[in-house]
Amino acid sequence: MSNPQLRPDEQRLSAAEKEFENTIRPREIVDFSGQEQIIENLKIFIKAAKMRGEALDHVLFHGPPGLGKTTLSRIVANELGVNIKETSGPVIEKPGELAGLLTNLGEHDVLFIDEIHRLSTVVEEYLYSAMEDFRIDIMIDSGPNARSIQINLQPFTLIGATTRSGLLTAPLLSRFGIKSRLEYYSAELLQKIIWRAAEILGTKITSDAAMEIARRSRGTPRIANGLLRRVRDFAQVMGNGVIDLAIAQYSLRALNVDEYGLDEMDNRILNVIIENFKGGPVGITTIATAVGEEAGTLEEVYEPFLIQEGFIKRTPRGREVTEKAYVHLGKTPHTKGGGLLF
Ligand SMILES: Nc1ncnc2c1ncn2[C@@H]1O[C@H](COP(=O)(O)OP(=O)(O)OP(=O)(O)O)[C@@H](O)[C@H]1O
Ligand SMILES: [Mg+2]
Repeated sequence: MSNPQLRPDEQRLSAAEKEFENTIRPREIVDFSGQEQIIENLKIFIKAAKMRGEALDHVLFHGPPGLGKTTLSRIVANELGVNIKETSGPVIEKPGELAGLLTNLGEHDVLFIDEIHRLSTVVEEYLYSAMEDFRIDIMIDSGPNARSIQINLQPFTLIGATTRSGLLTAPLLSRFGIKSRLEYYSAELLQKIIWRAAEILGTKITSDAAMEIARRSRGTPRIANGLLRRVRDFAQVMGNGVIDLAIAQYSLRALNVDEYGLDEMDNRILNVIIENFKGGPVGITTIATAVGEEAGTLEEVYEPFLIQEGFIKRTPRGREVTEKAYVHLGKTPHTKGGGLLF
């Protein structure tokens, strides 16, 4: 049965895949590749907080799935030398549960709330005073005896992670002193990440093979590591265990991995714009309805990569596919007038 507390894309990660992710997840800042500006800033903020003997300011990590938000949160706690308690927005159902988590935090500890955009309104409002004043009000008793008592908390750091920062309320957003948006990784960085993961797995991989996997990983370390895992199976069964370019290319073709690493939804979005809307321009909500996804998710999770890679352009009248999208899908471009170009 599916677990409603997990996001749809998390539900698709099997226990084995999660175990695998944890095995290769960098634990130290030196093993974390990319996101240089974010890392550089964090190092300074962490050092400053330590020098002052204070808790680090609250941190928000936002950006598409699989780019390292959870990984980075654990690394921050590790660098601070404190404990991290992990939970997720939909799991905290009542203010009392949040109070339980908060009162159990030690001085300067980290509370990590994944999917923080999915906190209920009451729980979120409860979080405000905890974040701002390290204080919460707890209701005890009920009926005529009901009264609230104030509890002081140890100074702590809240680290929130979300793929949908657009859904966060202004009061919550304003309580994070540090807000970092994680970016897609270049193929060179992903090659390095694959290299490191292969080393941990004890698998030999050539640098051109690592680059081939990297190029097709949608700028995402989770996808890169997942593909490495599958390609390793092909190398083991069909070769001598070493992943070289030929094995990588063969496996990626067999796995039906897109040349640019686009996933099914990416390709559906491009297809819909081309087939239903003559290549655009078309509004994001119209595309969302056509592909059966929320407009906000398209905007925050899918579109950034398609724009970065030059498949889609934003125009004042909506989204338009580029020639690269037509070529990629093997389709003939429409002219502006609506007819076919050739
Ligand atoms: N910068 C990085 N360097 C090396 N490996 C990374 C990096 N970022 C992420 N990874 C790897 O990618 C996997 C996914 O990362 P992580 O779980 O932190 O993503 P996330 O942003 O929390 O995703 P989600 O939004 O789905 O929660 C991890 O197993 C980790 O090993
Ligand atoms: Mg995560």
